[in-house]
Amino acid sequence: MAPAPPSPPPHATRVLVVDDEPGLRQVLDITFRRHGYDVAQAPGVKPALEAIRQAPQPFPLVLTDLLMPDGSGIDVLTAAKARNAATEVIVMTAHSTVESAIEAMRGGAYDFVTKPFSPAEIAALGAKALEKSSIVAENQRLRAQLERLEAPSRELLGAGAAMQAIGDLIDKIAPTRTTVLITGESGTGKERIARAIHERSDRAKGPFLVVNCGALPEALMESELFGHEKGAFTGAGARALGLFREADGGTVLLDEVGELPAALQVKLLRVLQERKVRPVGAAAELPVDVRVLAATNRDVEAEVRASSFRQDLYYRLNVIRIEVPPLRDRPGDVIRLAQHFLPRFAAELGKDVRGLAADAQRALNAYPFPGNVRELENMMERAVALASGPSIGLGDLPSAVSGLSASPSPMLTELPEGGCALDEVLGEVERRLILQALERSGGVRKAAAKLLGVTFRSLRYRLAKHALGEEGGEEDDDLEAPGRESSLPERVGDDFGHRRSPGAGK
Ligand SMILES: Nc1ncnc2c1ncn2[C@@H]1O[C@H](COP(=O)(O)OP(=O)(O)OP(=O)(O)O)[C@@H](O)[C@H]1O
Repeated sequence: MAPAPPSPPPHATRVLVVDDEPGLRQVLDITFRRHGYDVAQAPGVKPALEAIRQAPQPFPLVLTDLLMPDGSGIDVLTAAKARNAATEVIVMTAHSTVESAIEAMRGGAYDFVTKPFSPAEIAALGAKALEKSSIVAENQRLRAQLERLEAPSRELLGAGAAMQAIGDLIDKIAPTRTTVLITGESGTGKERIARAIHERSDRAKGPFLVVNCGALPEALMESELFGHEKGAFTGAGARALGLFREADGGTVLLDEVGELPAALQVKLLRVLQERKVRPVGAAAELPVDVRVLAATNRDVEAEVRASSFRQDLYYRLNVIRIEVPPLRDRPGDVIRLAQHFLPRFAAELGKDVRGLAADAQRALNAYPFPGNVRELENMMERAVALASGPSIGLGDLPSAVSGLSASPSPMLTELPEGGCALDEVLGEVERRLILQALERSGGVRKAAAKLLGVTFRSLRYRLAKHALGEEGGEEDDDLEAPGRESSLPERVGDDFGHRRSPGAGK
């Protein structure tokens, strides 16, 4: 008995079998399905290229014949590797010619098998190739995560004029020690800008520490910022350095600085003026070398006028001011940022999502993004997770957004002065309700039809009418679903069909 290949990963791994001989495809199909893999078949080079291009996620393993009537298996190999370097390809050929083996291996094939081979042999080889594929895919994912952590702010700013101007300002002020006040709505990128200032400064090798000034009660906040001596207060065990001294030689970002309690505002002012801190319970002040950046999404001027924020501290912090516009006022940035997030999430989630469909772009551009870049970032992560094709479609976006795609007519509840186009208005109502039902049913169309009180057929018709999603879906399955008979021959590839052309040299 042949040794059993290692068990496949828990999710069904898809294997693409490319051969013009139906019998051989069938045997490979049965072999791999038996070991728990999902199999797609392609009867030639052209359908294989199509399958590789169209598959929602790259195939981790492709088994391809070398010489087929419509082309060479090398093209299949090249296309599979181009789509995703983690795809492993095993080339099958009838005549083991050294040249074809070398060409396939140079093209990055995992291995080369000579027909005839046994099902056990090919299954064991396939399992090894899949193991390698999953290691390469995991490396890709980790590398993407590492890049994200290592260069969080290099790919910082949008294309629009406002962000370009901020980029130029950062370049100018980064080398100085000036205090900077960064204002803007939540999620606009204030912390990211602060990090960019730090990274472009001569303190870049020093620490960059962030404290949320509203997160702790006053007593704890003081020790958090300035440190404490052992036993300075109940619960103060060992001595603590505090944020400012931990950041010595680097940069401190005081986030939500508008929430700093009044007593600490005075102490902060002293740090900025004297460059010294006094830990809680300490007799003496200690020098610190820290650049201070502050951020807030509050209207600090109004707080100064209302006396809840000290004017002298405000002047100290506001030496340079960066006002970050909300994303809705940076129209060019929405798509650019969305496209910037795509490859990152695609790599992290191990999916091959590369673009944004035109209607999805229209909807994103029409949405006001109250949560700014953070909301867009989260939306892209969700969309990549949901996407079933190579690009994000309207249905992959939340209904609050997808309902905005090129809204051809407004939602009316009262007849306007000049009348309205009733069919268009009703059509728009239908489209939005369908999108919401799909959203609520997690994209399951049968459930969405139930929510809308229509039949599945009727929903399909309406989806097609509004060009929402593709035909097929819930019932559709593989590229080619072969029969399930399971009697396997001893050897594969020698007695299935006959050569297409005599002397084809396989
Ligand atoms: N220009 C940008 N390029 C890439 N990512 C960005 C950009 N601006 C913001 N982000 C991302 O958006 C998210 C929110 O950004 P950030 O935390 O800097 O916002 P914030 O204004 O400080 O928010 P809050 O006021 O809530 O603290 C982060 O994940 C950040 O990486």
